[in-house]
Amino acid sequence: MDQIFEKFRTLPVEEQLSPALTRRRYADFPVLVVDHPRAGQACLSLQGGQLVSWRPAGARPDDPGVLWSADPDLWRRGTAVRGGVPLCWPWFGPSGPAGSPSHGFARTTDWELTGWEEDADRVVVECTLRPSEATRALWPEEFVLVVRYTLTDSCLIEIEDRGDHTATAALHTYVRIGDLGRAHLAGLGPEHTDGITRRRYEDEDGTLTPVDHVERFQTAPAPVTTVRDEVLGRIVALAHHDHSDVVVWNPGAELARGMADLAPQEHRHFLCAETARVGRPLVAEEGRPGRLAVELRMTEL
Ligand SMILES: O=P(O)(O)OC[C@H]1O[C@H](O)[C@H](O)[C@@H](O)[C@@H]1O
Repeated sequence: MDQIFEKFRTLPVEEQLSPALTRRRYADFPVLVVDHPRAGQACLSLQGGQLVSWRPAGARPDDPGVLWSADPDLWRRGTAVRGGVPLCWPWFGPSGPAGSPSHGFARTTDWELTGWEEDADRVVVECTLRPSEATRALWPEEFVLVVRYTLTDSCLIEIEDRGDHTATAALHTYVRIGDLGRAHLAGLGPEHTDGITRRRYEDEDGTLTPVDHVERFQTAPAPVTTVRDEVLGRIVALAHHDHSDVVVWNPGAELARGMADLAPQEHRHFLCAETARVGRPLVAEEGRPGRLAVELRMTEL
């Protein structure tokens, strides 16, 4: 049972877009709800154009869904939604202009629903972000940023960045885990820069079992990162495309206490494995968009 889907499925339907796809509203957040026999159950927030929950159709009845998300009662309009797969763009972290939001403005801006389709096996949802006065005040570029979600037995998330600019970006996946310390990452590759100490490490085996605050920039990751979860009895695989780095993050107990959108001990239930373009920024040119994608897949142990 996915907590977000269970909350959103009972909201009044504002628009039935296709048999499996509806538009609804949670407080002041416009949201989309997917409920499809083969593609599973998913929820999206149009603020941020982001997936906030996904549970494949074949999941065990007690499976809580692949993604962790903060309780929607703690979401605040205009503040990034912590959970699911936030789309960090056009900069990663605090590298934007002074006073600008962390991880860019894509997370805090409303996206337009620009396409959807479904058949017996899949649901596709496409959202688009275009410049506005607010984005131009932060970043002068003209751009079209498109995100496409393809839900089948896997969940493919692709962004296409059109225009003439460079940008750093991340698909900041919050993988739900049973308990911090009992979820094991693999496929991280042989080297990383520690985001806390800035130290470089090399010749590693690409595995990690975070137990507290972790922030790592894996700079030569394998194509697939796996999260093996002993408590939930499953492996979540993230197949990255067009990435240069994978960022691993959990705030740990102390930082988590200062976060308004984290209930006590909630940090123990996610690990972020972020498909990123930090070391090698996205380049968008006329006729050649920048691309970044991740495909999520869950298998039982
Ligand atoms: O709190 P947020 O702005 O969503 O950022 C959450 C985290 O994202 C990434 O993992 C960064 O590497 C961290 O430095 C940051 O704390």
